[in-house]
Amino acid sequence: MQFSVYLPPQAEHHPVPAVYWLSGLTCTDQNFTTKAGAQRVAAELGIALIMPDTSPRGENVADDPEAAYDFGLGAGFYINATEAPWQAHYQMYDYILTELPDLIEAELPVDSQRRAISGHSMGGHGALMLSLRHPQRFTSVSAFSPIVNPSDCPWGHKAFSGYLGQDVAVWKNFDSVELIRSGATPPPLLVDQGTADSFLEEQLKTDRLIEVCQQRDLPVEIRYQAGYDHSYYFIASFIESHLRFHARHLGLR
Ligand SMILES: N[C@@H](CCC(=O)N[C@@H](CS)C(=O)NCC(=O)O)C(=O)O
Repeated sequence: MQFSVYLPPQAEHHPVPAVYWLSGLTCTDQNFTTKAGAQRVAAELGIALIMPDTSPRGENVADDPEAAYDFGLGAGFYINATEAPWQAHYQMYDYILTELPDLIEAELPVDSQRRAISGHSMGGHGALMLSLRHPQRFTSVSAFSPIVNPSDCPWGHKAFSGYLGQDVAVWKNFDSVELIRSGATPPPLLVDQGTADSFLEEQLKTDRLIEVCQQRDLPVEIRYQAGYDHSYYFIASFIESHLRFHARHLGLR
């Protein structure tokens, strides 16, 4: 597995906290690294940025027979597959939650007690879902344009049925809206969603997250940003505000 790390100057003197960034469909570790422009603020705040890939890669790793962009390579959905042939390598949940942090924290000056998580689209789903299932592991969570209800949208339906099988009750364990509905409580949470995002209505369904958080009276911040689309231009426009949000909860500012 390939991943990218940005270490701020402060890491030369002491271990620094980290924000894990989970990317969306078709991405590698490079999209956020090269397009988001997050390093300037991470340097100011003293935050390490950890950018994993979006699926396993390499020889003998299964891909969609038609190489579809929304399943298989580049589309691991941050879950552990249970169905053949995917389960042999598609174990992204364990990779993000423990395997990668264990490696990072053993090899680099990164604080094992202070982690935050963020992501975009499929990666927004990953960040929200992992933080809801393991709120003690993340001081805060944020997302851009997340897939909030994957068990009830075409991208999620395809991925979950392929990786997890047909039992919808199993899917709900990895679905942020369903997790909140069942009583899971996230760490401090910030979401930005563009109103001109072409995937909003069919795939992302942000209103469902707002509704379920309101029903639970959860103190979350979910912002619609007028006129913004699904692209990295949107992420570049608001990443500073997300990093400052995480910095507050990481005890930096
Ligand atoms: N290729 C797909 C969309 C894929 C897509 O928008 N991917 C987003 C994440 S869901 C992304 O970050 N793409 C890479 C980039 O913009 O750098 C399509 O044409 O419908």
